[in-house]
Amino acid sequence: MGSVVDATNNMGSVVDATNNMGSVVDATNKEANGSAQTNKNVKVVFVLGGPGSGKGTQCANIVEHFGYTHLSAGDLLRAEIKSGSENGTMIQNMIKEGKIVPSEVTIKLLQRAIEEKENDKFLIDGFPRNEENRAAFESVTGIEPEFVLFFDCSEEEMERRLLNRNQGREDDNIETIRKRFNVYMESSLPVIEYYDAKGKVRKIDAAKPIEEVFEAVKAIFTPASEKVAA
Ligand SMILES: Nc1ncnc2c1ncn2[C@@H]1O[C@H](COP(=O)(O)OP(=O)(O)O)[C@@H](O)[C@H]1O
Ligand SMILES: Nc1ccn([C@@H]2O[C@H](COP(=O)(O)OP(=O)(O)O)[C@@H](O)[C@H]2O)c(=O)n1
Ligand SMILES: [Mg+2]
Repeated sequence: MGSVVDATNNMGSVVDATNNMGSVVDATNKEANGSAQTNKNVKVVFVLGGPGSGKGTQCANIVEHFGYTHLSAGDLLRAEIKSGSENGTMIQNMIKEGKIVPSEVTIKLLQRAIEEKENDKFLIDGFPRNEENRAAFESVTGIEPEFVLFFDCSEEEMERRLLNRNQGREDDNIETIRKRFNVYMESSLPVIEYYDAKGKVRKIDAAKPIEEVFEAVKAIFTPASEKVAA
């Protein structure tokens, strides 16, 4: 049905291999909710896709080739558990259940990470994962993504990858994986549809081998002016 989120691996019309980094977002002058706004002009790309679709793997490649800083919402939450923070137990329980942690917690971690880094280009991986994440991030930080990189992969393949990930994660077991797939379908896909309606989604066939996926990713990040004419 040609929808961006039909979970088939077809490279539908949302794939736009031209590069469109747009202008740098100016988040300095907004005062939404009276919350602390980030005082940096930053360029953000959201990296979305189901659990096991390869977001973290490809972000590492993008960092190496294109000079972005990688911020994984899941990694920041896991670090927060390890640090012994007062929210640690709550976060741990939510991750075990495959649930989305309340936005204020995750956004604080993302904001702090953005402020701490020298860089002005960020890949935000695994966020926003639901409508609450999306709307709260926008109103708290005033940041709009340049575009959304969407890794499209079948559940069957994602499940196989997660069960072989071997990073000792408490959520890489079949019970939690099933819950995460449900949350992904119900809460995360609508966010991707939201950005697709704004023409911001760059969809990648993520079921291919890592190197082939990165070739498609490169085409999106390479400025059009640097592409060799065919
Ligand atoms: N294109 C790919 N083909 C096969 N395995 C992959 C591919 N991309 C990633 N993997 C593997 O799948 C697992 C999940 O990848 P990861 O990058 O952690 O995904 P995500 O961050 O989207 O959950 C890892 O073990 C990774 O090495
Ligand atoms: N925006 C986010 C991102 C992750 N998380 C939690 O962290 C878990 C792991 O996220 P992750 O991005 O590391 O997972 P993968 O997609 O990389 O497998 C999710 O299942 C959620 O429980 C969250 O609550 N909110
Ligand atoms: Mg990941």
